[in-house]
Amino acid sequence: MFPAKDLQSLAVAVGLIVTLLCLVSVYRIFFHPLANIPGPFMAKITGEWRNSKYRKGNWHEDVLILHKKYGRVVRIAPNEVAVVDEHAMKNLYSHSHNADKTNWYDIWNPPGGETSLFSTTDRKIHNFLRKRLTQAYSMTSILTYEKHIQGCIDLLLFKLGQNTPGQIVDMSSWTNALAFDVVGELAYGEQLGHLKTGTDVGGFRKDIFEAFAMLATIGHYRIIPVLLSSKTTAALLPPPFGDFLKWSENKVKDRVAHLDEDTREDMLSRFCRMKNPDGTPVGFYDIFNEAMVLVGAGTDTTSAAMKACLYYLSINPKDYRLLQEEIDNFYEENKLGGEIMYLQTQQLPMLQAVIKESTRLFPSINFQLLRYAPENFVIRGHHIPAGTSVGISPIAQNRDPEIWGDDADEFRPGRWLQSEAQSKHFDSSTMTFGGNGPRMCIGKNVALVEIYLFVAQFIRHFDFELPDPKNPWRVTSYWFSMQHDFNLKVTARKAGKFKIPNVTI
Ligand code: HEM
Repeated sequence: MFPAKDLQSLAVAVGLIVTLLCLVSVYRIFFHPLANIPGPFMAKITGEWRNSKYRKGNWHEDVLILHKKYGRVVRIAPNEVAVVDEHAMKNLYSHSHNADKTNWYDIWNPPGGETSLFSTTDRKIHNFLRKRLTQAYSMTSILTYEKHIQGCIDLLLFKLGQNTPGQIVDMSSWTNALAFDVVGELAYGEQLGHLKTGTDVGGFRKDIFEAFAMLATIGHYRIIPVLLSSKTTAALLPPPFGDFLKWSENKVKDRVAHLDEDTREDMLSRFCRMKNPDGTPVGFYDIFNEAMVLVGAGTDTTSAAMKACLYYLSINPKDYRLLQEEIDNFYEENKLGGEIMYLQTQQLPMLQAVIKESTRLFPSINFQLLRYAPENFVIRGHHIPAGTSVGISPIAQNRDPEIWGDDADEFRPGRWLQSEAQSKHFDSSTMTFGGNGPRMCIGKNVALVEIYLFVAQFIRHFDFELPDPKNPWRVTSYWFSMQHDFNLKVTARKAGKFKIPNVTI
């Protein structure tokens, strides 16, 4: 039993806390600078409303419902606003305006107080890191690695070609395997065996997916990035990527150790040539962190885009037929002996339209891309005080009827083929790769080469359909939107002119 005096003190403490919470709530609901912005009632009081939605993994749908219900400017946490607006997009994400990333990105810092291109919120550090990576990620460089990407696609086509006609294949697993083996080629100098074995080697894909889901949903709890920023406290927490970090570290160490005798050109070989601000060669962990960015940012995103293309084609047979005809004609008119190459895919308007339209409707990243509101930031008559967290979700912006028309929710690749001016405007309005500013996706070229080659060659060599159109896939969004259990009935097209690459494994 507690003495009465202690009970009395406890009651007073609880009373004070409750009063304080009530006062804070009243302030947030009625007197906060964002008080007039519409949004769910609980979101005005606590960030838990948003956090619990994120944890459910359905944000790709929730954010669309939210904007339909509350409009283009919605308060989704006491100090956070979700927006759909072209002017806001330019003000937050373009070269001319470029607002700073918020401290939500701290959760993505490598453990131990370091930072990275993706996670840094410091403009100067970001400028420096981005500049020194520009060459490695330029299209000219990526095209020198195209043969490594092609090698992975050859293996995938070969594997699928061995199936019996009409076999049901889980394309979530195969596109994911492709994306991992491509990253293996670019970051570690070899494929990682996911295609060869048809398995998730070492369980790394699962570990990485789970780590991303966890980090993306805890980023708003400030204590976690603070704990991770110290080497001592970070060591007390379970390693977020399982055995993958150690495995990756050893792989990169091995490659770096043999660099003198290694003439292979890929992304890692370029990372090894990076310099510090004083011109000295970078240390091991700078190289290692860049390899990790490739794995983290460049796998699930790219495979989600490939799946989106196949999905929208399978439910739009007319567009599918038109695209297949376009690809067949190109192979035949140009008498291609081998596979179509990236620069050749750029001559195929329907292919471009299908890829742009699919990734518009299903962008791979759909959480809010958070920035601090700049000075004098007014959206649709709402003044958002400088420093407020503001974000656009790519899927919401990509379906804005003001930009895309009343059929914004529909798959209509033809919208990209109306005129060059219209298509240019669409290109600058899409949020799939994070806008067109300094924080836009640096890996876009890697992703495009992989997606264009894969989609063109898969359609050339296979016919496919959804075995169960009512249940095409299961989507979860934890920063990345991922389609699971994406089954397709796949049949190799008749041998002869559709000759699948022969691969020795
Ligand atoms: C279809 C594939 C991809 C999509 C849809 C995509 C999307 C995005 C988006 C929306 C952002 C902005 C994030 C933000 O503002 O918070 C971003 C940034 C980034 N992406 Fe991608 N990405 C893809 C593939 C890749 C690949 C293949 C790589 C690496 C090889 C990559 C590396 C990065 C990096 C490093 C950043 C941060 C850039 C910076 O802050 O300067 N991404 N990506």
